[in-house]
Amino acid sequence: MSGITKRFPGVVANHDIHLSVRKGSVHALVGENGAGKSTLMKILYGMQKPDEGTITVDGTTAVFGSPADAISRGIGMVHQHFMLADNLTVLENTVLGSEKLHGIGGAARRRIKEISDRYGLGVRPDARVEDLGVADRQRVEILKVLYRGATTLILDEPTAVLVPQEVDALFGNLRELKAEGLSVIFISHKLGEVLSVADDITVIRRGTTVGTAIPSETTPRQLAELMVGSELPTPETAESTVTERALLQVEGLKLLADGGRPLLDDISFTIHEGEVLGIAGVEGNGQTELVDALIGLKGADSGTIVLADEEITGWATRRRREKGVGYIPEDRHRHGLLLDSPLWENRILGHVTERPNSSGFWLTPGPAQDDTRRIVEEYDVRTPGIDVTAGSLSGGNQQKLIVGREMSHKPRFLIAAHPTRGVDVGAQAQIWDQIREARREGLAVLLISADLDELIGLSDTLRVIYRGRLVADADPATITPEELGSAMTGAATGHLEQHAPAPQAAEGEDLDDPAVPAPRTGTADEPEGEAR
Ligand SMILES: Nc1ncnc2c1ncn2[C@@H]1O[C@H](COP(=O)(O)OP(=O)(O)OP(=O)(O)O)[C@@H](O)[C@H]1O
Repeated sequence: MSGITKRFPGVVANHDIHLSVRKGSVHALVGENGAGKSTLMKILYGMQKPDEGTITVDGTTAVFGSPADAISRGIGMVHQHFMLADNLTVLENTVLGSEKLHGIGGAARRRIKEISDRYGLGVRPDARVEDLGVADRQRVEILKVLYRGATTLILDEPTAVLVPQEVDALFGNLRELKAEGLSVIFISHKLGEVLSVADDITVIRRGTTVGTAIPSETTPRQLAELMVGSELPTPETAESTVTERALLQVEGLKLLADGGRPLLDDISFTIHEGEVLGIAGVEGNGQTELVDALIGLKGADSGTIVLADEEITGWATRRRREKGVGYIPEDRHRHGLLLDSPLWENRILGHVTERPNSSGFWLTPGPAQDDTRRIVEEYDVRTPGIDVTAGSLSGGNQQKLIVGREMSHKPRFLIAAHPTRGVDVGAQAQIWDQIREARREGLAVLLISADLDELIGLSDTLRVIYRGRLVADADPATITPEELGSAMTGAATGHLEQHAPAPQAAEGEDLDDPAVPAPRTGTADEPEGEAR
């Protein structure tokens, strides 16, 4: 890609970018939030047209009007949000839209097996996608792209949702692809990983390429400084601020699926003022349901939730929020923002009855707008103004806006689901500082995160959730990400205190019941019927 420029109203997302990817290499793309990485990849994948610049593939110029054009030149993309149909099998998902390649029967199945074996993906064609864990789904996405003949794969933050062991497996897959002469471009904010797997690194800062780095000669800190363009401050070490005063008490919380199977089973915990309680678990083990129950999006079937000295179990979400419950949702697009609305309206979202958004009865746009400007400034939300839509911000900047909004209301209890997902290292440190500072003033936090360094680094107390139950405690001071990763997949380690046996499948019990949150673990090539 040469001399790529792309302008949006008020923003130059890419300015004269150069990117050169070698055949048979893994090439990482790093940069701060809003630096222009996704835009560049969307251009390469034919989703957006550059205003200037050229793309050359294998020595010939390419002009992409759509992803189909890019695919025909061997370029495929695995998006961060998987795009699979849950109720279809791996085979059906793979052939969908590409039936012309190898049909939908035996030939397609053979091709899938062939690709899976060749690159060590371990994908079962007849597995249903809804039964697969996150890592397996990702392998299906990679397989889909390879099936369409991709020789260059673009992966957008592929490790954001994986535990360390799964990251290792993914990197193994990438090495296989590389050995077969394929090229991989991946975007990541995890600089340690970037340095361990990439052959080449291109750094983008404020829309333009500022340099390349040689992984073997670079430290994560140097890479971060190249991204930011200045020296990074040394992070402060935090001392414990946990008090004796219980702020949130959850007792025997149970949430049942439609069929009566427990999604949350006998969940009990206490979070004190000044305490961060981290919940570790592979996605899909009940975390979403726990958050929904605490914010009031789902009613509990039994159990109690007490905030300070008031029982809030039956309260509506709005009342909980007015009493000081902050909420950073897991899925910022579905539950955190109105993508088509301006930033300042998004600042009001979820806090319509509170100052400075309203006087109690009327909305007060002026003060809300002023406060949005303050949030943009304080949280370094990169935007041309507060009237642009939330959808036009880069992913990391959308996240900063949400965190800024929630923290602005000085919550007493903050539900933080993946608070720094998609956020660059600089902004991540800043968000952690904000949370720590509020914690010093007594904030209680429930932290859910797939980033184990974040969980271990920020939590005062760690619990492991597995199949809807809290099965073990871990000490953040001594546990390593690898040990925690093993605990999350159901294996016990020396640093854990198990206080409930991990639920097992009873004889004849149907573990494929979709009502049960399937633990997102295991490999796709496990024999059919084996308990996951
Ligand atoms: N469709 C759009 N309309 C308007 N502005 C856009 C659009 N897409 C991206 N931008 C702007 O272009 C810039 C680059 O955004 P991009 O998503 O490429 O950043 P990024 O490096 O991928 O960031 P992140 O790490 O946060 O995902 C940002 O300022 C963003 O607000």
